[in-house]
Amino acid sequence: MRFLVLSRNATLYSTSRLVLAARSRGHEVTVADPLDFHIVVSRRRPSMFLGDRPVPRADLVIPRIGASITNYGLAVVRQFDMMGVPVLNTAVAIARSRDKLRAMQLLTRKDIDVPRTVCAKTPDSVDLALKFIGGAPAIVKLQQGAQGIGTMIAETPQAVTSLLETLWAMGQDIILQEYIAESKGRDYRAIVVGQRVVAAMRRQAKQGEFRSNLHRGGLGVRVNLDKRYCQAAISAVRVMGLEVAGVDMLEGRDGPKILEINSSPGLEGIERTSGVDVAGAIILHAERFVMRKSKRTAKKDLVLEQERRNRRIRQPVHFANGG
Ligand SMILES: Nc1ncnc2c1ncn2[C@@H]1O[C@H](COP(=O)(O)OP(=O)(O)OP(=O)(O)O)[C@@H](O)[C@H]1O
Repeated sequence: MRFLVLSRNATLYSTSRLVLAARSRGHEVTVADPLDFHIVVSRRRPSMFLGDRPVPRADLVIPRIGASITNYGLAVVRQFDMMGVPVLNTAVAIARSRDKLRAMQLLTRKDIDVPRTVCAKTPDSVDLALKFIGGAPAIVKLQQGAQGIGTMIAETPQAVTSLLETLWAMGQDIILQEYIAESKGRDYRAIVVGQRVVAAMRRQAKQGEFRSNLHRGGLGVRVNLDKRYCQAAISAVRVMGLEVAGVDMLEGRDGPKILEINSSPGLEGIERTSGVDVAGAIILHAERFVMRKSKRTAKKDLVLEQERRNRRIRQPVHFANGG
Protein backbone atom coordinates (compact mmCIF):
# COMPACT_ATOMS: atom_id res chain seq x y z
CA MET A 1 0.00 0.00 0.00
CA ARG A 2 1.02 3.63 -0.36
CA PHE A 3 0.77 5.79 2.74
CA LEU A 4 1.18 9.53 2.90
CA VAL A 5 2.10 10.86 6.34
CA LEU A 6 1.32 14.54 6.84
CA SER A 7 3.91 15.86 9.24
CA ARG A 8 6.00 19.00 9.52
CA ASN A 9 9.21 17.05 10.04
CA ALA A 10 10.16 13.54 8.93
CA THR A 11 12.82 13.27 11.64
CA LEU A 12 10.37 13.64 14.54
CA TYR A 13 10.25 10.49 16.66
CA SER A 14 6.57 9.72 15.98
CA THR A 15 6.80 10.37 12.24
CA SER A 16 9.94 8.31 11.74
CA ARG A 17 8.49 5.44 13.79
CA LEU A 18 5.39 5.38 11.56
CA VAL A 19 7.58 5.40 8.44
CA LEU A 20 9.73 2.55 9.76
CA ALA A 21 6.71 0.51 10.83
CA ALA A 22 5.09 0.93 7.40
CA ARG A 23 8.26 0.13 5.44
CA SER A 24 8.97 -2.93 7.54
CA ARG A 25 5.53 -4.23 6.48
CA GLY A 26 6.38 -3.67 2.82
CA HIS A 27 4.49 -0.41 2.24
CA GLU A 28 5.58 2.70 0.36
CA VAL A 29 5.58 5.80 2.54
CA THR A 30 5.94 9.49 1.73
CA VAL A 31 6.17 12.19 4.38
CA ALA A 32 4.98 15.65 3.35
CA ASP A 33 4.70 18.91 5.25
CA PRO A 34 1.05 20.08 5.21
CA LEU A 35 2.23 23.65 4.72
CA ASP A 36 3.88 22.69 1.40
CA PHE A 37 0.55 21.84 -0.27
CA HIS A 38 -1.28 24.23 -2.58
CA ILE A 39 -5.00 23.66 -2.33
CA VAL A 40 -6.99 24.20 -5.53
CA VAL A 41 -10.64 24.89 -4.83
CA SER A 42 -12.72 24.26 -7.91
CA ARG A 43 -16.30 23.09 -8.45
CA ARG A 44 -16.41 19.27 -8.78
CA ARG A 45 -12.63 19.14 -9.29
CA PRO A 46 -10.86 19.65 -5.99
CA SER A 47 -7.14 19.13 -6.39
CA MET A 48 -3.84 19.84 -4.74
CA PHE A 49 -0.21 20.36 -5.56
CA LEU A 50 2.86 19.62 -3.53
CA GLY A 51 5.10 22.47 -4.55
CA ASP A 52 4.66 22.49 -8.35
CA ARG A 53 3.89 18.75 -8.65
CA PRO A 54 0.59 16.88 -8.32
CA VAL A 55 0.16 15.21 -4.93
CA PRO A 56 1.76 11.77 -4.60
CA ARG A 57 -0.70 8.90 -5.12
CA ALA A 58 -1.78 7.40 -1.81
CA ASP A 59 -4.14 4.71 -0.57
CA LEU A 60 -4.33 6.45 2.79
CA VAL A 61 -3.35 9.75 4.35
CA ILE A 62 -2.13 9.58 7.95
CA PRO A 63 -2.41 13.09 9.40
CA ARG A 64 -0.08 14.25 12.19
CA ILE A 65 -1.32 17.81 12.49
CA GLY A 66 0.29 19.85 15.27
CA ALA A 67 -1.68 22.52 17.13
CA SER A 68 0.39 25.34 15.59
CA ILE A 69 -0.85 24.53 12.05
CA THR A 70 -4.37 23.37 12.86
CA ASN A 71 -6.23 25.58 10.36
CA TYR A 72 -4.19 24.98 7.24
CA GLY A 73 -3.35 21.41 8.23
CA LEU A 74 -7.04 20.57 8.51
CA ALA A 75 -7.79 22.27 5.19
CA VAL A 76 -5.24 19.94 3.56
CA VAL A 77 -6.75 16.87 5.25
CA ARG A 78 -10.24 17.98 4.16
CA GLN A 79 -9.05 18.47 0.59
CA PHE A 80 -7.71 14.90 0.46
CA ASP A 81 -11.07 13.71 1.73
CA MET A 82 -12.85 15.75 -0.99
CA MET A 83 -10.53 14.24 -3.60
CA GLY A 84 -11.66 10.76 -2.52
CA VAL A 85 -8.38 9.80 -0.81
CA PRO A 86 -9.14 8.05 2.50
CA VAL A 87 -7.78 9.79 5.60
CA LEU A 88 -7.19 7.94 8.87
CA ASN A 89 -8.44 10.77 11.12
CA THR A 90 -10.85 13.11 9.34
CA ALA A 91 -10.58 16.91 9.56
CA VAL A 92 -13.94 17.14 11.34
CA ALA A 93 -12.91 14.61 13.98
CA ILE A 94 -9.55 16.30 14.58
CA ALA A 95 -11.23 19.71 14.89
CA ARG A 96 -13.80 18.32 17.33
CA SER A 97 -11.15 16.91 19.66
CA ARG A 98 -8.87 19.94 19.43
CA ASP A 99 -11.50 22.37 20.71
CA LYS A 100 -11.42 21.54 24.43
CA LEU A 101 -14.81 23.00 25.22
CA ARG A 102 -16.56 21.45 22.23
CA ALA A 103 -14.99 18.08 23.01
CA MET A 104 -16.27 18.22 26.60
CA GLN A 105 -19.75 19.21 25.47
CA LEU A 106 -19.87 16.24 23.12
CA LEU A 107 -18.51 13.82 25.73
CA THR A 108 -20.97 14.82 28.43
CA ARG A 109 -23.83 14.58 25.95
CA LYS A 110 -22.92 10.89 25.70
CA ASP A 111 -22.73 10.59 29.50
CA ILE A 112 -18.92 10.37 29.60
CA ASP A 113 -17.50 11.99 32.72
CA VAL A 114 -15.18 15.03 32.66
CA PRO A 115 -14.07 17.42 35.43
CA ARG A 116 -16.78 20.04 36.02
CA THR A 117 -15.93 22.87 33.65
CA VAL A 118 -17.13 26.42 33.17
CA CYS A 119 -16.51 28.75 30.32
CA ALA A 120 -17.10 32.44 30.99
CA LYS A 121 -16.35 35.66 29.18
CA THR A 122 -17.04 38.41 31.69
CA PRO A 123 -15.46 39.31 35.06
CA ASP A 124 -18.93 39.61 36.71
CA SER A 125 -19.48 35.88 36.57
CA VAL A 126 -16.32 34.66 38.37
CA ASP A 127 -18.01 34.01 41.75
CA LEU A 128 -20.84 32.10 40.13
CA ALA A 129 -18.42 30.12 37.97
CA LEU A 130 -16.35 29.18 41.02
CA LYS A 131 -19.47 28.11 42.89
CA PHE A 132 -20.41 25.79 40.07
CA ILE A 133 -17.07 23.96 40.11
CA GLY A 134 -16.97 23.67 43.90
CA GLY A 135 -14.73 26.65 44.74
CA ALA A 136 -10.96 27.03 44.97
CA PRO A 137 -8.44 25.58 44.38
CA ALA A 138 -9.42 25.62 40.72
CA ILE A 139 -7.76 24.89 37.42
CA VAL A 140 -7.56 27.64 34.81
CA LYS A 141 -6.74 26.55 31.25
CA LEU A 142 -6.00 28.39 28.07
CA GLN A 143 -8.12 26.89 25.32
CA GLN A 144 -5.03 26.76 23.11
CA GLY A 145 -2.70 25.21 25.72
CA ALA A 146 -0.46 22.19 24.99
CA GLN A 147 2.02 20.03 26.87
CA GLY A 148 0.74 21.44 30.14
CA ILE A 149 1.68 25.03 29.22
CA GLY A 150 -1.41 27.16 29.72
CA THR A 151 -2.76 24.93 32.52
CA MET A 152 -2.61 26.70 35.90
CA ILE A 153 -3.85 26.15 39.41
CA ALA A 154 -5.29 28.99 41.49
CA GLU A 155 -5.41 28.26 45.22
CA THR A 156 -7.87 30.96 46.37
CA PRO A 157 -10.93 32.74 44.93
CA GLN A 158 -8.84 35.95 44.79
CA ALA A 159 -6.14 34.17 42.78
CA VAL A 160 -8.79 32.79 40.41
CA THR A 161 -10.27 36.29 39.92
CA SER A 162 -6.95 38.01 39.24
CA LEU A 163 -5.77 35.23 36.93
CA LEU A 164 -8.99 35.34 34.92
CA GLU A 165 -8.99 39.15 34.75
CA THR A 166 -5.40 39.12 33.49
CA LEU A 167 -6.05 36.46 30.86
CA TRP A 168 -9.27 38.10 29.67
CA ALA A 169 -7.46 41.44 29.38
CA MET A 170 -4.90 39.66 27.20
CA GLY A 171 -7.72 38.41 24.95
CA GLN A 172 -7.26 34.74 25.87
CA ASP A 173 -10.06 32.17 25.70
CA ILE A 174 -10.03 30.29 28.98
CA ILE A 175 -11.86 27.55 30.80
CA LEU A 176 -12.23 27.16 34.53
CA GLN A 177 -12.23 23.63 35.86
CA GLU A 178 -12.80 21.71 39.05
CA TYR A 179 -9.48 20.61 40.57
CA ILE A 180 -9.50 16.82 40.89
CA ALA A 181 -7.42 16.69 44.07
CA GLU A 182 -7.79 12.93 44.51
CA SER A 183 -5.81 12.33 41.30
CA LYS A 184 -2.76 13.55 43.29
CA GLY A 185 -0.74 14.74 40.30
CA ARG A 186 -1.35 11.53 38.38
CA ASP A 187 -3.10 10.90 35.14
CA TYR A 188 -3.47 8.07 32.65
CA ARG A 189 -2.74 8.15 28.96
CA ALA A 190 -4.30 5.46 26.78
CA ILE A 191 -3.60 5.06 23.08
CA VAL A 192 -6.72 3.94 21.25
CA VAL A 193 -6.33 2.46 17.78
CA GLY A 194 -9.44 1.24 15.97
CA GLN A 195 -11.60 0.98 19.12
CA ARG A 196 -8.95 -0.87 21.12
CA VAL A 197 -6.54 0.35 23.79
CA VAL A 198 -3.15 -0.75 22.47
CA ALA A 199 -0.94 0.88 25.13
CA ALA A 200 -1.29 2.79 28.37
CA MET A 201 0.80 4.53 30.97
CA ARG A 202 0.35 6.40 34.20
CA ARG A 203 2.09 9.74 34.45
CA GLN A 204 3.15 11.08 37.83
CA ALA A 205 3.90 14.78 38.28
CA LYS A 206 7.24 15.67 39.82
CA GLN A 207 7.38 16.87 43.43
CA GLY A 208 5.56 20.19 43.95
CA GLU A 209 3.86 20.08 40.53
CA PHE A 210 0.23 19.15 39.74
CA ARG A 211 0.75 18.68 35.98
CA SER A 212 1.86 15.21 35.05
CA ASN A 213 2.91 15.93 31.43
CA LEU A 214 6.25 14.31 30.57
CA HIS A 215 7.28 17.70 29.09
CA ARG A 216 6.76 19.20 32.55
CA GLY A 217 9.03 16.64 34.21
CA GLY A 218 6.36 13.98 34.87
CA LEU A 219 7.38 10.35 35.07
CA GLY A 220 5.71 7.65 32.93
CA VAL A 221 5.00 4.24 34.45
CA ARG A 222 3.79 1.13 32.62
CA VAL A 223 0.27 0.07 33.72
CA ASN A 224 -2.40 -2.45 32.94
CA LEU A 225 -5.31 -0.13 32.50
CA ASP A 226 -8.45 -0.97 34.47
CA LYS A 227 -11.42 -2.05 32.33
CA ARG A 228 -13.47 1.05 33.23
CA TYR A 229 -10.65 3.32 32.07
CA CYS A 230 -10.22 1.36 28.81
CA GLN A 231 -13.96 1.62 28.17
CA ALA A 232 -14.02 5.36 28.91
CA ALA A 233 -11.08 5.98 26.55
CA ILE A 234 -12.63 3.94 23.73
CA SER A 235 -16.03 5.64 24.14
CA ALA A 236 -14.42 9.10 24.15
CA VAL A 237 -12.53 8.39 20.94
CA ARG A 238 -15.67 7.00 19.31
CA VAL A 239 -17.62 10.17 20.22
CA MET A 240 -14.90 12.28 18.54
CA GLY A 241 -15.04 10.03 15.47
CA LEU A 242 -11.29 9.36 15.51
CA GLU A 243 -9.55 6.15 14.42
CA VAL A 244 -6.34 6.84 16.32
CA ALA A 245 -5.98 8.98 19.45
CA GLY A 246 -4.35 9.42 22.83
CA VAL A 247 -6.74 9.93 25.73
CA ASP A 248 -5.74 11.63 28.99
CA MET A 249 -7.79 10.70 32.02
CA LEU A 250 -7.80 11.63 35.68
CA GLU A 251 -8.64 9.22 38.45
CA GLY A 252 -11.73 10.73 40.04
CA ARG A 253 -13.47 9.44 43.15
CA ASP A 254 -16.18 7.85 40.97
CA GLY A 255 -13.88 6.64 38.22
CA PRO A 256 -12.30 8.05 35.08
CA LYS A 257 -12.68 11.70 34.10
CA ILE A 258 -11.62 12.50 30.58
CA LEU A 259 -9.25 15.44 30.30
CA GLU A 260 -8.32 15.48 26.68
CA ILE A 261 -8.33 13.54 23.43
CA ASN A 262 -5.28 14.04 21.25
CA SER A 263 -5.62 13.15 17.56
CA SER A 264 -1.82 13.16 16.99
CA PRO A 265 -0.47 11.61 20.18
CA GLY A 266 3.29 11.63 20.66
CA LEU A 267 4.63 8.07 20.44
CA GLU A 268 7.98 8.44 22.14
CA GLY A 269 6.90 8.54 25.80
CA ILE A 270 4.26 5.85 25.46
CA GLU A 271 6.44 3.44 23.42
CA ARG A 272 9.40 3.81 25.77
CA THR A 273 7.25 3.47 28.89
CA SER A 274 4.91 0.70 27.79
CA GLY A 275 7.33 -1.22 25.55
CA VAL A 276 4.50 -1.51 23.00
CA ASP A 277 5.12 -0.99 19.27
CA VAL A 278 2.38 1.62 18.95
CA ALA A 279 3.52 2.72 15.48
CA GLY A 280 3.20 -0.90 14.32
CA ALA A 281 -0.33 -1.10 15.76
CA ILE A 282 -1.31 2.10 13.91
CA ILE A 283 0.04 0.79 10.59
CA LEU A 284 -1.71 -2.55 11.07
CA HIS A 285 -4.96 -0.69 11.65
CA ALA A 286 -4.25 1.55 8.63
CA GLU A 287 -4.00 -1.57 6.42
CA ARG A 288 -7.35 -2.87 7.67
CA PHE A 289 -8.89 0.58 7.28
CA VAL A 290 -7.83 0.77 3.61
CA MET A 291 -9.12 -2.74 2.90
CA ARG A 292 -12.45 -1.99 4.55
CA LYS A 293 -12.76 1.27 2.59
CA SER A 294 -11.95 -0.34 -0.75
CA LYS A 295 -14.42 -3.19 -0.09
CA ARG A 296 -17.08 -0.58 0.68
CA THR A 297 -16.24 1.38 -2.48
CA ALA A 298 -16.35 -1.79 -4.59
CA LYS A 299 -19.77 -2.65 -3.11
CA LYS A 300 -21.08 0.86 -3.81
CA ASP A 301 -19.80 0.68 -7.41
CA LEU A 302 -21.54 -2.68 -7.84
CA VAL A 303 -24.86 -1.27 -6.55
CA LEU A 304 -24.55 1.76 -8.85
CA GLU A 305 -23.80 -0.49 -11.84
CA GLN A 306 -26.80 -2.70 -10.99
CA GLU A 307 -29.05 0.38 -10.74
CA ARG A 308 -27.80 1.60 -14.11
CA ARG A 309 -28.55 -1.78 -15.68
CA ASN A 310 -32.03 -1.92 -14.13
CA ARG A 311 -32.77 1.55 -15.47
CA ARG A 312 -31.74 0.41 -18.96
CA ILE A 313 -34.01 -2.68 -18.78
CA ARG A 314 -36.97 -0.63 -17.57
CA GLN A 315 -36.70 1.85 -20.48
CA PRO A 316 -39.45 1.26 -23.14
CA VAL A 317 -38.23 -0.37 -26.33
CA HIS A 318 -39.08 1.59 -29.53
CA PHE A 319 -39.33 -0.32 -32.77
CA ALA A 320 -38.31 1.48 -35.92
CA ASN A 321 -41.38 0.31 -37.91
CA GLY A 322 -43.82 1.37 -35.22
CA GLY A 323 -44.69 -2.29 -34.38
N1 LIG B 1 -8.93 19.47 36.48
C1 LIG B 1 -7.74 18.97 36.81
N2 LIG B 1 -7.50 18.49 38.06
C2 LIG B 1 -6.30 18.00 38.41
N3 LIG B 1 -5.23 17.99 37.58
C3 LIG B 1 -5.39 18.47 36.34
C4 LIG B 1 -6.65 18.98 35.88
N4 LIG B 1 -6.51 19.38 34.60
C5 LIG B 1 -5.24 19.12 34.26
N5 LIG B 1 -4.55 18.57 35.29
C6 LIG B 1 -3.14 18.13 35.25
O1 LIG B 1 -2.43 19.02 34.41
C7 LIG B 1 -1.89 18.32 33.28
C8 LIG B 1 -2.00 19.18 32.02
O2 LIG B 1 -3.35 19.47 31.76
P1 LIG B 1 -3.99 19.40 30.31
O3 LIG B 1 -3.88 18.00 29.79
O4 LIG B 1 -5.33 19.98 30.37
O5 LIG B 1 -2.97 20.36 29.53
P2 LIG B 1 -2.58 20.37 28.03
O6 LIG B 1 -1.71 21.55 27.85
O7 LIG B 1 -3.79 20.25 27.21
O8 LIG B 1 -1.68 19.04 27.89
P3 LIG B 1 -1.49 18.09 26.61
O9 LIG B 1 -0.09 18.30 26.13
O10 LIG B 1 -1.67 16.70 27.22
O11 LIG B 1 -2.46 18.46 25.60
C9 LIG B 1 -2.68 17.03 33.19
O12 LIG B 1 -1.93 16.01 32.57
C10 LIG B 1 -3.00 16.73 34.65
O13 LIG B 1 -1.89 16.09 35.27
